[in-house]
Amino acid sequence: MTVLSKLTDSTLKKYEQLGGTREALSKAFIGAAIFAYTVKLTYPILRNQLSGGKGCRGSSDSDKTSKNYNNNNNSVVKVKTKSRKNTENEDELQTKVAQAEKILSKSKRLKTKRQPGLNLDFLLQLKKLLEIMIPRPLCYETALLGIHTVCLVSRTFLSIYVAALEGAIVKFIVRKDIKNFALMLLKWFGIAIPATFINSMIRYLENKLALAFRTRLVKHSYHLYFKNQNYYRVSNLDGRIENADHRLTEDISVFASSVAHLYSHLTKPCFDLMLIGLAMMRSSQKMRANIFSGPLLAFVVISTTAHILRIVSPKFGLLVSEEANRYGHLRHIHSRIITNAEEIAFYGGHKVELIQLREAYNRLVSQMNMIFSQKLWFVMLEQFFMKYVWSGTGMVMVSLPILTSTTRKDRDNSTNVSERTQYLTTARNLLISGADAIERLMSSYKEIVALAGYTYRVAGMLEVFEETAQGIYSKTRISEARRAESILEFQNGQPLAKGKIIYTDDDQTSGIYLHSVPIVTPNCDIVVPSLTLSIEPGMHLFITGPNGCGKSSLFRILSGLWPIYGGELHIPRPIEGKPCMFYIPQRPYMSIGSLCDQIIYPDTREDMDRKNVTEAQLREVLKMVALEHIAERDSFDVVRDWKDILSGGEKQRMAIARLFYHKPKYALLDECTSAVSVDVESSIYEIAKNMGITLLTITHRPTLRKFHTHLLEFDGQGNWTFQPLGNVESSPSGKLR
Ligand SMILES: Nc1ncnc2c1ncn2[C@@H]1O[C@H](COP(=O)(O)OP(=O)(O)OP(=O)(O)O)[C@@H](O)[C@H]1O
Repeated sequence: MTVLSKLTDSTLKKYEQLGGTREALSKAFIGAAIFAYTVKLTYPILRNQLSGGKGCRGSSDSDKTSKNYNNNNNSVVKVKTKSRKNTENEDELQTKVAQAEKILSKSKRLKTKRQPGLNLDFLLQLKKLLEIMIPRPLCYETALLGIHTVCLVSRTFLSIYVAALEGAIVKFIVRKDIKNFALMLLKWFGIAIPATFINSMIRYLENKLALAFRTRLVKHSYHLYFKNQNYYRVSNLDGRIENADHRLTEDISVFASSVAHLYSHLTKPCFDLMLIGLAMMRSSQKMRANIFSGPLLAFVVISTTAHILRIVSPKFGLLVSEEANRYGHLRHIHSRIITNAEEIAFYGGHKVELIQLREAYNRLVSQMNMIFSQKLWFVMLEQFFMKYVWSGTGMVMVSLPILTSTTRKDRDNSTNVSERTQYLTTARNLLISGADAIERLMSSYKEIVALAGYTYRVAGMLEVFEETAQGIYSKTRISEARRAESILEFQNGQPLAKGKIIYTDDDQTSGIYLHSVPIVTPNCDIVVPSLTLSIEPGMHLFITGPNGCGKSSLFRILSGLWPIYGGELHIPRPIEGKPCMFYIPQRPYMSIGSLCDQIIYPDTREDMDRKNVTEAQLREVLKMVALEHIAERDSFDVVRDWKDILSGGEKQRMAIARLFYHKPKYALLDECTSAVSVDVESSIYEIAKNMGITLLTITHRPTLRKFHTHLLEFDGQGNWTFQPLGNVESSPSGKLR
């Protein structure tokens, strides 16, 4: 400070000698300050406006954002492509993939207009996630955090001690004191062992902490994902979450690592700065110099550079979030190819799939390139400040106490020199550690903004899970005109599920009753305006009608997958969490596991043992569906990929075997025997009826009529008829509505 004031005085004197006045100089200085402040205020606004037309920054509309990204991507692709025509084709393709990405990912953030970034939303979301990751003040995670903190503080003390040791070593070298030099060197080597152990421990604890956080989050999200059939609702009834699998795996993992890393990345530099500052003040005091001038200078320089960096920093949160989106889409396309490999191979559709895959990858690459190029300039500026501006300031700070201190007259010259050398070495080492700490703190800003991106995705996912579990969806965007015509009631643009589901407990009234229930798709298309039915046990219902008339949708409503927008549905209460209705689709699902697991699905081996079902009984079940040869061919316990091993008809028969194992009250059969031969089909229906299972069958095969007592026929125009099958001929137009 003293140096600065001396410098200012001498400059002013020179200026006055040249004919200028102090008054004119102060006015010029004030004018420059006002100009700089105006630039500071207007620059961010101008930058936002400019970026509104060019890039993604500052855009609140997700559609607009992705369009902007397309523009950016296009420019990258244009450089690469050879001819104009190729560029146009690729542009077209990119637009298509971007649209597909949007449709497939369903990522039109219908409800939330927030963008990830350093704001209040981020803090609230982070708080919520931290409460999940650290549920109690005393838990495994807090213990890990405690040990981690102790290690971080110890590391700082060790750094200060090492800096002091190095100062002493140099002092004894200057004094040519070999004995003390050897002693100090020995101490220096001795301290290396705990120092390296603590360094390694810090990394170990950081990884353990990340894993512990991840485990808590995964457990919590899995619980929510499987609550109230959320895995179905999220992808079918709601449109906010794209690729839940990616968020549940990759995003949670990156988020947890990022939080654990940031903890040490933020706390250690803070400890370092605090303790190093104190140590430096003490050594300045020893030199009898002003202890405040150095820290004050450092504070002014660092806060100014930090402010500039904050202003010019790109929106890393938004960029990272979009990158994760595109990565998720790429994985989604890969998993689609794996799931539908056989169909694609039969069609020879590899060319189309390859193009889509390449485009998805290109979009990811262009996003990453954009992040790299934005980082390039930012890191350059950051390095300039940190490596050069700060080092220069450091040199001034270190030299200030020496230049401004008073020499002790009671000591000889060589003692004074060695003292100053010791101070300089210690202060230099402390400064290097301090600068490193500040650099880490500053670079943490980027990480915090990136963390905001992951927090946005993870917290957003949990929020959607919580809402969909309660039946709050955000998908449908239907026009005002259609809304006005609709029989549904809307609130905030979303339809109100006003219908009631009433579970009956009494065994006497274990029928299924629908009273004025509309069949409405998740897109709010009304397939059947009102349906009234009464299905008693033993009343086997034959359901028929043209394609898309709402037959399967009726099953979705009975199973509680789709919300009920009106009327009442009475169904028997699920027993031990399992519904009284057993649904079998046309393409049955084969789980991961053995032959035994396929038959008893969704029961586990424990459930099977509890029910006292033996292997012999399972063989009996297989015999009923003419699948005994599978049990002969393979052991009951060998795990295989049954999806590929079994033929279409065998898979359907396996699904019927499940029905015979579970013996539910009602079976919802959705064209589930379309690939089964007629004789086996008839025997299956006979056995099911003999077991006392009430059948609700969707089929286009008239041969199955004889196994049913009632007919529900949809006409595809929203009308339906429901009557006993014996009366079909006599009263064909009887409508019960
Ligand atoms: N998840 C969904 N989201 C939006 N609309 C859907 C969804 N599932 C079905 N639909 C629509 O609901 C209508 C009824 O479909 P549903 O599956 O009930 O037909 P279906 O009568 O079983 O036909 P099919 O005999 O061809 O199986 C169709 O127009 C279909 O497009």
